Amino acid sequence: MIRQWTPARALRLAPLAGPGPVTALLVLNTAVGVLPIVFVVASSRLLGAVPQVADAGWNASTQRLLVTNFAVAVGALLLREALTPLRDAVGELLARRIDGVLIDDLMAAALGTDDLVPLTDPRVTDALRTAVRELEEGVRSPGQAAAGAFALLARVVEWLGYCLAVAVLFAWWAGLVLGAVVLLFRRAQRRGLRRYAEARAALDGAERRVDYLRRLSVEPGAGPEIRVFGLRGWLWDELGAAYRAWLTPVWAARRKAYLGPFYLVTAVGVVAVGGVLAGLGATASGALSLTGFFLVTQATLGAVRLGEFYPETDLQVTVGMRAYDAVRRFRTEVAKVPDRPRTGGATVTPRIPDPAQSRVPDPRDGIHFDQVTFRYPGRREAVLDRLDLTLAAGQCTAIVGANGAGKSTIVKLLARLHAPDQGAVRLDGTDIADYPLDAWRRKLAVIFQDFARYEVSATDNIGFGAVRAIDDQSGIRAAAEAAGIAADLDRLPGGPDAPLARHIGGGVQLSGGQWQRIALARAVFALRHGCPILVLDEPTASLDVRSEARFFDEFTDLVGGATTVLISHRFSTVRRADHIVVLDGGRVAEQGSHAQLLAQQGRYAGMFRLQAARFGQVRA
Ligand SMILES: Nc1ncnc2c1ncn2[C@@H]1O[C@H](COP(=O)(O)OP(=O)(O)OP(=O)(O)O)[C@@H](O)[C@H]1O
Repeated sequence: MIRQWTPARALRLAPLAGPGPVTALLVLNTAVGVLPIVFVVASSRLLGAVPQVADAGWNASTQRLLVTNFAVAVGALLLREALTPLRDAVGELLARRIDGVLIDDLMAAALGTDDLVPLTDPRVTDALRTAVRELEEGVRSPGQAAAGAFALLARVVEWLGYCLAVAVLFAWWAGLVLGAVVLLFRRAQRRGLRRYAEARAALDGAERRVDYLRRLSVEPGAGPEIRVFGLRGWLWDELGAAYRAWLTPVWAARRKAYLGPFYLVTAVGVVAVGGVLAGLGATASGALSLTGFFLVTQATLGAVRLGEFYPETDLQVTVGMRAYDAVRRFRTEVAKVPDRPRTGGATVTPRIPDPAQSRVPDPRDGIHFDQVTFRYPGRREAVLDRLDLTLAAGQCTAIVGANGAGKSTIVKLLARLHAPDQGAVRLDGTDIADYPLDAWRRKLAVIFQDFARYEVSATDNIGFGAVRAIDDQSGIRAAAEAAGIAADLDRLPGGPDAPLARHIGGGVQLSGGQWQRIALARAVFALRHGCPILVLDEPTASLDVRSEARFFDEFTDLVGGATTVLISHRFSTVRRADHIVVLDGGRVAEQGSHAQLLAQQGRYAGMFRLQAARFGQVRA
């Protein structure tokens, strides 16, 4: 729903820009509103003086009269021309400051949650997407709405000045009629604009589809497939259909919103203004001086011109606040997501560490998922259902299971991006939720399945594993060597300091496997800066067979006794783990060493044989 007219709401954002631009806009807009009135008065006096010059002739006094009024009229005109762009520039400064604060606000809200729960709620993600879209691609921004609201001041001052001049110099009723006609014009303009904006907002889905197809056509992600699968024709047709589905109703709404009211109001306006001018014409000479006549005529025409659409204000205050409302909706939705229980599982009493002493001990016995149940927001079925799982200290535990079994969810619970609905994850008996979050996370080195590819140098990409030690260049180099990526980085045109993004000047593009080794190096760097727990979610999925073999040959040296969780669909990777857990139905279905699990002839043995058979090795 588009609010009818929001200058007052938009003005409430003005303090975000600071007092400087606000004061400047008040002064400039008042001047821009007053100067046309000064012009009308001076030019009317100039015209009114003509008979005087004709009577008295060209002498010093008539010359002064004419020249002074001419200078004032021209000066007012020129000054207005000069001040209007200055007003617009200050308005833009105000808008940028306000929008900057709102973008910071949105980022703070998006990054402000310690866990991922709100960002998995569909209402929250929808609100976030709308807020980002409105701020980045919205027709007008909240800052522009505020600047537009200030610009309205100039129009109001001008309107009041004209109506007052007509009321005082000619007839009070004429001033009132003129004021009312302008308000009527403006009301019709605003209603039309609001209806049009509402019609556009209702077609948001259609517009998004056009945006999506446009992006699909020009961004590199789908480029190869579009060409190889011959999707260009399909894309053109879809884009055409999407444009029609969006623009046909938009155009219809525009015609309907503007044309009817426009003709009606114009008719009323013409009659009313005609009445004023006719009254003026009928005034007995002498009742109004010639100067007064010119002044009233000019003021009437000037006022009528103010009934138009204001390009510096109208669209801004009608739709500009949508982005503001979207940011607010996002914050409200985030706040609505209920807090999750921090601890559960009555079997072990948590030892609450001294919060002042934010040290998290290294695992002695291990990490235990103690009867952990977890479901994602909006999902009825539990991904993990009273899961009992132990990750022994200093050992490598591999977790296997079908797609969607919940392996990556275990990683998120371990990283405290989510918290269990029931049960607890415990480190040597203490609920990990009892530790300060930052202190706990400093103990983890994680490679997520969809690890981040930062568009910065390879050196920084690796250093982000322990950002507090990012200046440790030799440590970063050692981690790159351990992950087998150092030589590749040396061969890059800009070396390890080249930005890893082709669209940046001097940037380079890495292959999928090279990126994976960067992520590995990041985790190794974290390990070497004191993380005793290593989590690897599909760490070798993009590595070639040789690199994978090398990775595991050097694994013990690489991880150096860390408590390791390894998630993989590759049994060549999994079989090397100290302990293997098969996850099914949200619980541990089988566990043991590779040899033990094969001997059990259960699910693991079945899955292993199936995969081994494809590579021609039927025996373990
Ligand atoms: N953010 C989310 N919101 C809602 N459901 C989710 C979310 N993330 C995962 N799920 C669901 O939770 C289940 C477990 O997902 P998870 O990613 O943990 O599986 P996985 O075992 O790692 O799968 P894969 O082997 O395919 O990587 C899946 O059914 C998935 O659809």
